Amino acid sequence: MRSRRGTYLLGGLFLLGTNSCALLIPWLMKLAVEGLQFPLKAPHSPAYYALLIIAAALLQGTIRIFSRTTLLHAARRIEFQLREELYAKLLALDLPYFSRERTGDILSRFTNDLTNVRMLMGFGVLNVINTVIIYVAALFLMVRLSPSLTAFAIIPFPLMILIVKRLSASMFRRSKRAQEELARLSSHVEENVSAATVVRAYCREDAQIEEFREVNGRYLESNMGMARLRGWMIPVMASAGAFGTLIVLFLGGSRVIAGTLTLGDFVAFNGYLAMLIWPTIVMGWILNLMQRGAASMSRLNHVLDASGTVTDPAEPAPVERLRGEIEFRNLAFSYGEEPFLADISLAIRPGMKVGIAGPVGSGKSSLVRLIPRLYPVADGQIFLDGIDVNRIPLVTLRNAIGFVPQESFLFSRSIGDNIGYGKEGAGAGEIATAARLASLENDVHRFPDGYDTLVGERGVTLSGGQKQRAAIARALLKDPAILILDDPLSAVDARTEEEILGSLAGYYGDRTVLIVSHRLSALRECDLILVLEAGRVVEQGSHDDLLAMDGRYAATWREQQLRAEIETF
Ligand SMILES: Nc1ncnc2c1ncn2[C@@H]1O[C@H](COP(=O)(O)OP(=O)(O)OP(=O)(O)O)[C@@H](O)[C@H]1O
Repeated sequence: MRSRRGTYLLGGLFLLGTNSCALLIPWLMKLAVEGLQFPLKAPHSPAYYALLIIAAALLQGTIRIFSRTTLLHAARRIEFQLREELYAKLLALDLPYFSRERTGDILSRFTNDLTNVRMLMGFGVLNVINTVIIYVAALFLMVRLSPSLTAFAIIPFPLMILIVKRLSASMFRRSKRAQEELARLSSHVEENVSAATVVRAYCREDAQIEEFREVNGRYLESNMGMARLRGWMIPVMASAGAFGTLIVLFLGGSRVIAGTLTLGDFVAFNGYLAMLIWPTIVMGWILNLMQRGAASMSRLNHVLDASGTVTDPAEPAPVERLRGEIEFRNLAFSYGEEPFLADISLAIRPGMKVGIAGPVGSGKSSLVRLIPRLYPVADGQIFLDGIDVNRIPLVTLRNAIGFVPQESFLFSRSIGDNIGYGKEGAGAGEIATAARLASLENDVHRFPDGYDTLVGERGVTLSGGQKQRAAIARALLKDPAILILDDPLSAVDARTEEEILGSLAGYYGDRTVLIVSHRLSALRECDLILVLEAGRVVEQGSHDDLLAMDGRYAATWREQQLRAEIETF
């Protein structure tokens, strides 16, 4: 905003110019009236003044156009810049931030709050400068014409300012509430679009409509409250303004009749008084605009000032390429107050294949998400190639890891672009190889435009398994030292999962691979399998070791084998 100081200064100068012309008009009218009243004493004819008035009016209009475009364009540019900063900030924030905030709320900052800030920086600033110039200059000229009449004319003004102050404090509270309601409304709509399947599958349409009506009603109520206040404000202010005019007409008229005030001065005085009334009437609206803008700016600052807990190291370790050695030292982690992962100590050599098993909610995803620091890790608990992860620059760390999350996400782009997302500037050949390795190639050939087929709203809808394989291909393309597959094939059957993982085995080479899976058959070939329960490693070893241990792993293995046999039968 500071960089726009020059533009605002220019806008202010234009406003000074246009208002000077506007203020000149009543004075010229005074001279014209005096010319009509005393033609012999007048230096110029009334026609001369009429021409000057027309010229001043034209000049006033022209400069006003420049003042508005200068200031309103500056506000647009500030909005543009803020939007960019906000977007960059969102990309810099970490996952704990997004699990706290509602998506709709974040989106409403990009739309509603940015608009309010633009209004503040455009119309708000324009009107404030305008009001100050008009007030100072018109009052000065009124005092010059008649100090005592000025004192009477401004009697209603303190009352008007008091009303504005009172109403605008209440307006501020309501406008903040309205903005929060709007954010809630956006969240509601957003969730219902994302959860379209769930809503229909559970026949919750009516209940959702009912819930929406409630949120919408609260939004309406807060806006109605504001409209009521605004509705009061203008008539009350206009009446108070009219009262001032009435006083001037009565007292000024009497003085003209008594000959203590010239008709020209009286005309000019009324002209200046009229100029004061409109800025005073709209003062409430401007104050509201400013308060809404300020409330929105504070909501934007809430995002802009948010600092992620996962940040780049202040003193990064000199590391160029990671080999894939991972060590957990007494790793502990919690999402809130309660510790969740605890006492995890393990050394994974580069090139090892590690399987992670355990019941639902045992902490498998939480554990693997800590390696690329998707969630904050305490110092001295995770080491890659002997270096504390917190000392490795985030780009180096994350570039070395191919992470396939449990829920695969595809962008609304072509399938090729979705896979190519794993590596900037990836060629068609590399994309096809990655798709082949992830057993997706045959599916892509069946799509109407092959790799150019659009995914999502305007293109094909991929099956859960296809999405998962596209996400695997994306990670493979990265050629990472560490590959983390967080239950990546839950959407395909056990045999297909085994086949796909089998074909992936050829790609693993000397990469370190961590696979999370509920199906133990998918982990059988791993060098080491960890069994988690309630955030702790309760068993570990190779498949054979764990069977020999005859513990939880062995029991689950027998159960899954039995189920598979029954299903085959
Ligand atoms: N972002 C989060 N914020 C707070 N708690 C979370 C978050 N993510 C997971 N949890 C909690 O942590 C626990 C472990 O979740 P996690 O996803 O690691 O389990 P999991 O073993 O991978 O489960 P699943 O087999 O179902 O994928 C769960 O109780 C879950 O509610």
